[in-house]
Amino acid sequence: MRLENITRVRLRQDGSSVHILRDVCLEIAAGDAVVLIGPSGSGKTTLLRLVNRLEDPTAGRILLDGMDIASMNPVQLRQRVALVPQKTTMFQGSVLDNLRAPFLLRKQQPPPLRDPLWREVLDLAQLSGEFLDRPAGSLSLGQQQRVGLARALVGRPAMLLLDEPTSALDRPACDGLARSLRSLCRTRGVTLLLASHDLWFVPRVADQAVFLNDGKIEEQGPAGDLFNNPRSAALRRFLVHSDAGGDLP
Ligand SMILES: Nc1ncnc2c1ncn2[C@@H]1O[C@H](COP(=O)(O)OP(=O)(O)OP(=O)(O)O)[C@@H](O)[C@H]1O
Repeated sequence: MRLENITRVRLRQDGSSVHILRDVCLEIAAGDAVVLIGPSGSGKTTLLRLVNRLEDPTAGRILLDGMDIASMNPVQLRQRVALVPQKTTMFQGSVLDNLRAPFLLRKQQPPPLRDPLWREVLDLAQLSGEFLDRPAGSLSLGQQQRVGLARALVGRPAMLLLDEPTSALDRPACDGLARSLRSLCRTRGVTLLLASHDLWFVPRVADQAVFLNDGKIEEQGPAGDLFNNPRSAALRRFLVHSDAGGDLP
């Protein structure tokens, strides 16, 4: 995927405009895991939403396998490039109903329960089979986040967008998620683009890190390099205030 000179301007209520993203250029190789880090409001979620066409850039273009996503059917795009938002909305019904929903939305028959797809997505999302019959609305936030991940995986997307995937998870669950995501990239060639504040999690899952500051890419490179040798004062400040402490590997 290639982002070419992406700018996103939004109108404020008073009619003035604000630049959310400015001239962002980014290349993500297939099967790579890239994480967006940066202060609150720096544009990470907006960038994920643009890649999924939940909104469109004001200028610039996003290419997927050489094709401008602006010319693609959004529903088909979202099947290939699935977004798991920070706050996952559960549909009414059981966890299984939620996992079947993407098929029903596409007017397809969900595979039978014996199909290996179900075990595969439950394992990747660190959920046991016992969850399938539970009412989705009764789950904890962390469990809902994992169901949201499993639901995104049932369409076997080529690219996964994750917004703050560890925000409701404890450390062992983060560790399990990091292992699942690495396996998705390495064994299945899925491309990952994540936004995360969790500086313990980021180096465990990402090959490359991109530091966004005020809508601009300020630094990018191997995640370990950015954390251990930040070049800009802004990244140094961000790392100190993010309280990564001695947690970095
Ligand atoms: N619907 C909207 N209308 C106007 N401005 C918005 C809207 N949504 C977000 N913004 C603004 O866009 C900027 C970028 O927001 P975004 O959510 O992309 O940042 P972020 O880096 O993901 O932040 P966080 O880490 O807090 O989630 C912020 O200044 C935010 O206030």
